[in-house]
Amino acid sequence: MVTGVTLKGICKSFQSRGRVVSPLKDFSLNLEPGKLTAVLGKSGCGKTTLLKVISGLEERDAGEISFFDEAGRPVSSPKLSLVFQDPRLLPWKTVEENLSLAIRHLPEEERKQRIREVLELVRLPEVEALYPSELSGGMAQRVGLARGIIAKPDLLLLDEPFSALDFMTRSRLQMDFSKIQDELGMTMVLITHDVNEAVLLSDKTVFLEEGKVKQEVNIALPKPRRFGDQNLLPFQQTLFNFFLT
Ligand SMILES: Nc1ncnc2c1ncn2[C@@H]1O[C@H](COP(=O)(O)OP(=O)(O)OP(=O)(O)O)[C@@H](O)[C@H]1O
Repeated sequence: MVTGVTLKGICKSFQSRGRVVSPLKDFSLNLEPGKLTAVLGKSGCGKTTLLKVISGLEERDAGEISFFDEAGRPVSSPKLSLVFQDPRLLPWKTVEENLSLAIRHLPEEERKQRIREVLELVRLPEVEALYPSELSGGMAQRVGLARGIIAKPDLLLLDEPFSALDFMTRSRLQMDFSKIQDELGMTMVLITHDVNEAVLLSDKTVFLEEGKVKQEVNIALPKPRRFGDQNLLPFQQTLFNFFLT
């Protein structure tokens, strides 16, 4: 099921060393079903807190989160999946075993089939038997991505999934991700510091500032997109201007 999300009036504060930090202050945002929303903002503005609140890893202090399907009907408990900056694979398990954990409710044959499909999708065939220590950084991150999507979540939350990679590996993975987005057909939130990545991948990019969405930009370009495409430039310029002001 493709699930949209409405966030309304979300507040979240932390007590830290005698002072109160409030990364989300009356925060509202609509995540449309099947679309990728990129979230940009200065370091410490509350991007990761937002993902944690959506996923329930952090409890919100106030506000409402509701999920709905493509017809606008309420969805009670959507399947969520998180992908982090580092792939967080279990080092004592093979790639196949790491992926298997996310779909352990499925029968063995179906599990194997799904693992093959998802590794094909992230362009990493024939690595099932390898341990994480035998993978390059880019390969490990692809496996992390595969683990995020293998259970076919309704909502995929991506916290800077490409940022720890070197420029070449990151660009290749971003381009590959752009190509598989349609096949995934999920609602996604992508936290990033990278304006070019936001323009390449998102349907909408939002800027977080002072606990709220300060700007929303619809990236109205067909997908998949390619780095170097001239049509990306005006959007990149707009986003850079927000960053610099
Ligand atoms: N568990 C916590 N306890 C206390 N303060 C916290 C906690 N989690 C986050 N914060 C504070 O909340 C603010 C927002 O943090 P958050 O990690 O959401 O920012 P971010 O925008 O994701 O930052 P970055 O871009 O650097 O990753 C920061 O000031 C941070 O110190």
